Amino acid sequence: MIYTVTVNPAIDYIIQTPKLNLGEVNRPQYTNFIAGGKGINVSKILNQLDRPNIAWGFLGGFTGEFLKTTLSDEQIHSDFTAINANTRVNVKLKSETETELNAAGPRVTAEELADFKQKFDQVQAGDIVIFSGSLLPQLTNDFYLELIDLVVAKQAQFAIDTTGQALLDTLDKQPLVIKPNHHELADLFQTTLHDDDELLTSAEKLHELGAHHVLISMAGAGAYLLAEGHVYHSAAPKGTVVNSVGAGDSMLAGYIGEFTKHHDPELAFKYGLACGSATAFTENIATLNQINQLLPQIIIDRVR
Ligand SMILES: Nc1ncnc2c1ncn2[C@@H]1O[C@H](COP(=O)(O)OP(=O)(O)O)[C@@H](O)[C@H]1O
Ligand SMILES: O=P(O)(O)OC[C@H]1O[C@](O)(COP(=O)(O)O)[C@@H](O)[C@@H]1O
Repeated sequence: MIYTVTVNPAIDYIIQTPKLNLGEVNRPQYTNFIAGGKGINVSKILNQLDRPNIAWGFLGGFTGEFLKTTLSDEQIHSDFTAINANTRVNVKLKSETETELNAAGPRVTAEELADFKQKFDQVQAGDIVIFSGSLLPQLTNDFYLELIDLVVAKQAQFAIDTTGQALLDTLDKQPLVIKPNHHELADLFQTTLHDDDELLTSAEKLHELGAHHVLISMAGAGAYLLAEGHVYHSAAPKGTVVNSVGAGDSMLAGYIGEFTKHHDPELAFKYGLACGSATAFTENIATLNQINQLLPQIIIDRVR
């Protein structure tokens, strides 16, 4: 089984307006509420790829109710821990530029935390747990480490999509896959990456620190993959970007969903790119049809 963990899910409130006038009344032409949060987006793509999965995390209040109903309508199999406080709302403002306001998230009680940790009793050898996104404000990076220890103790594997020290701290526990984007990669080593050689040197460091497969996404510039002693590169497929929220989550889901089927990193990489770009080219998260349409465009180059 694949479990996705979204500790801090969100309603993504999408607002589109051709021009944003700060300090004035604006009347956006288009708004929409979407069930968001990184692990939830991963679950949506896994569903499209017909990979059985269960979404875990915390949901509460009227916003949590919206997410629960939406996920059930979208046939996402979930088992969230109920909390008293409201799940957050993240604002995604699409104007001349894209601005995201990701809220801190709710407080959870000690009892709710204990309930959540209990879910990990279900994890079995061979399962994969994908941890995605920010933690709740009251939690430290140790929270992910504690959960990872529960997974590893069961001889299951994990992947993690988070940033900064929270990500670095997990590497010696040997994640199956990590997927920083090129900006996050530079931030991890507090440096500026001037060219692809420097980018690959930093990606290699993440592998040396313990990550088995390192995916580096570069938005419209495509991606690199370091896996099983090889380095692969691909340009991103061509298309019109409609909404890039969830592109990274889709890429990770595509990669893991496929890799766990046949253990071929090159083919999984192809799916990762197709899923990421198909999501960037659509309003919400991509469908199987949209993903399949992009696959023939993707040419993987084995760099080393
Ligand atoms: N502008 C774009 N054009 C084509 N594909 C894109 C674009 N933006 C994102 N993607 C696809 O989604 C993947 C992940 O996007 P990226 O923005 O790097 O991740 P994140 O959302 O984690 O920052 C890319 O590798 C690419 O396949
Ligand atoms: O947990 P974080 O880092 O605040 O991110 C949450 C946000 O990430 C998203 O999952 C989108 O992620 P990506 O665009 O990086 O793929 C949104 O749905 C959500 O609002």
